[in-house]
Amino acid sequence: MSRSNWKRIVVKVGSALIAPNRQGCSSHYLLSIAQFIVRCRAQGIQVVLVSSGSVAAGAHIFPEQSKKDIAVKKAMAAAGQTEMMATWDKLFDFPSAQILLTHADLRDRERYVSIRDTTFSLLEHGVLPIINENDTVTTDKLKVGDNDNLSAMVAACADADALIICSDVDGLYDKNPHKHDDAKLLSWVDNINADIYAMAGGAAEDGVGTGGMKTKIEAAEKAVSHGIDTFIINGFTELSFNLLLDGKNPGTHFQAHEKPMKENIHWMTHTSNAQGEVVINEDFTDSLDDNVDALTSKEIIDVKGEFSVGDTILVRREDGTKLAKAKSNYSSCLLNFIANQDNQEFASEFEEKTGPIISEQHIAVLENK
Ligand SMILES: Nc1ncnc2c1ncn2[C@@H]1O[C@H](COP(=O)(O)OP(=O)(O)O)[C@@H](O)[C@H]1O
Ligand SMILES: N[C@@H](CCC(=O)OP(=O)(O)O)C(=O)O
Repeated sequence: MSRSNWKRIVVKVGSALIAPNRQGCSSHYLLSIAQFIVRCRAQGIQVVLVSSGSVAAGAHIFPEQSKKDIAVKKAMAAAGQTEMMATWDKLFDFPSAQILLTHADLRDRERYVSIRDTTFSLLEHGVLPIINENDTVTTDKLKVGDNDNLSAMVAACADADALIICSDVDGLYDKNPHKHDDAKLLSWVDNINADIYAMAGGAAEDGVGTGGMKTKIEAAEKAVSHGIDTFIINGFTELSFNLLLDGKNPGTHFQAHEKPMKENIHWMTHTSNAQGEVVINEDFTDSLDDNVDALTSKEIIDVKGEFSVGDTILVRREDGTKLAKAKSNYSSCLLNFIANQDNQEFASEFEEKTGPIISEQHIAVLENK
């Protein structure tokens, strides 16, 4: 999509830009980002901000403490979050709103829709949503874990046209530029494959960031499959933002897919978590693409985990290959019951009355099948 057609964008700001010298928040780098947001809004582009930096901003309140201690890290996040919000708020003459999320919120369809509605409502009223992970309440099971992936989930949730990831490097290089002097910047990526992932390293050991380039590529993969053009740019320099506004590419541009996934299929593939698994017969594999309604308990070899009607499940082949994610119309309990019926007639009649196990509008067939 051309820059002049952008209606809504998500801007993700990394920790190094918020608290560059670990002495609390600094508006030094945020000024040009804020100006960019103001200029976008003046052009009628709605902006959602995903801001990292609560841990980095709060670290100075806990001197001598290591963020490796999870409780201390959460305390840093809780204290740093207010400082970070206050710093952003000072830079705008319009209201902003804080939204703190976990993966548990985004993978729950009702909460996801609620987040979406609230975001749209804020944008319609001219409020700038500022989103971060709710680090204080997260556990390994509940968290997204990095704000790159979070920003992509938010971009999909908000139907954004572009995701702009502001980092501390110019974009994706063919190898880590902090370790290799001859690293070359990739300005354009139209196919995110294993070679692209192989170029990406993690965050610097002694740095404030989380995930490094790997999570940015994961984010780009999520976003482009929803038709969202994604840029990784250097947020330290004002030039990046001026170039973006001039329709140029200041960093790495990951091209949006021309045929994006439907919203519910994208959510199922990239945001929701499978609550359980259904292992199916090898012979049915091909029918998943175009005739999933025909999947019956006869094709089911095993049902794993506990899930309720409406939960997302993973469909696997016996050899372990992941075939699809889908919304189950049956609970695990019921599915186990009919799949283990000796009386096939009873199972068939029951399924006929109850309807398909998976409906064709609620299946995301996985590409690497
Ligand atoms: N191929 C690569 N290209 C660019 N940066 C890379 C690459 N591999 C690893 N990195 C690291 O990723 C860092 C950016 O990620 P991160 O520290 O998580 O920042 P942020 O806070 O912006 O999310 C860079 O500073 C660099 O150290
Ligand atoms: N939620 C964390 C941010 C985690 C994170 O992904 O940081 P970064 O790699 O700097 O975007 C915080 O506010 O400190």
